[in-house]
Amino acid sequence: MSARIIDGRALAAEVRNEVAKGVAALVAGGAAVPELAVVLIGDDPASHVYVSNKVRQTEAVGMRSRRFVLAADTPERLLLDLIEQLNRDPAVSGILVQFPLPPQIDAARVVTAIRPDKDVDGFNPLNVGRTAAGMEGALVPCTPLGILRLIKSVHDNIAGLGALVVGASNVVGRPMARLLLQEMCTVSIAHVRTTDLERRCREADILVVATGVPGLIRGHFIKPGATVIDVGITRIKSGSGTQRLVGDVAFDEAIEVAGAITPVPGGVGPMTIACLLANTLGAARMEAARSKAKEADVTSAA
Ligand SMILES: Nc1nc(=O)c2c([nH]1)NC[C@@H]1CN(c3ccc(C(=O)N[C@@H](CCC(=O)O)C(=O)O)cc3)C=[N+]21
Repeated sequence: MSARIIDGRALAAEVRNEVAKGVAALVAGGAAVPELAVVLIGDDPASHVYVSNKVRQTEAVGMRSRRFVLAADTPERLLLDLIEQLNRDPAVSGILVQFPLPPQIDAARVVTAIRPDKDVDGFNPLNVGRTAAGMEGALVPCTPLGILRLIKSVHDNIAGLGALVVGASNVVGRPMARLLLQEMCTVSIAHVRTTDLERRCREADILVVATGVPGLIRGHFIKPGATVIDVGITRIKSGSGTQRLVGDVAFDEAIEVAGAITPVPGGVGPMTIACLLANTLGAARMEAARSKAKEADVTSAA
């Protein structure tokens, strides 16, 4: 048996089409063109590639983008001042500060500084709390949001399924577990201190792996027919100086056991960016609704 390969590129293109239509409708209704501000600190080449991709795709769906590139030794105060300026700028719908951050900058302080209704990464504690409580109107982290859509492309209904999330980061693992719980899966989280990872994996109908450890999950870890989502993306230099991307799942083994599996590249990564665009549109829609309500208030008062 060979697993169905979940095509993240095709699904991401679908999401981008929906976003492009949504942007056009919003603007036709009189709202400003949504704008994403991306802030990049330092000169990590992979980060520059990601940010360029985000900017290009933002513009391809009809939104504006603004890119800020700051030196690696930028003091935290300067970044917080820039965030405050973007928070107050009515033209800016969404703010993304690219990770990883240099050591002099405290990530918790940064995500807390971003206005919750412009927090398109969904990392601000208010959005984390809203997502955890299953509240409406939360901005949800892009990678878990994209993964849920990838999972739903192969399952009509995931309620009652057993899900294991391997990795407990604030960026992927934890918000992923919260979303799957919201979908009524029976959710477990494994992490670096988990014992008997292999047995726990084998019990999962849905296995989401986000550890950054290449090839951690072997074929015999997987429950036959399970849906496997590989979030890992590690660059490996091969002999000739070329680079290869590898995931956290031993793909060639897993494909013989799983029911469906995401490839690396071409799985989770493209969906992450597509969902960032969707979140930016969502933030712009909420802002448009708020300013309409305000206008109506003023009109009724007059
Ligand atoms: N504030 C913040 N938000 C993020 O969402 C965020 C971040 N910081 N820092 C870095 C990580 C990583 N990330 C990826 C996005 C797209 C691909 C992607 O499109 N990958 C392609 C391959 C691209 C390539 O060739 O390198 C694929 O998997 O097919 C990968 C990784 C977003 N991140």
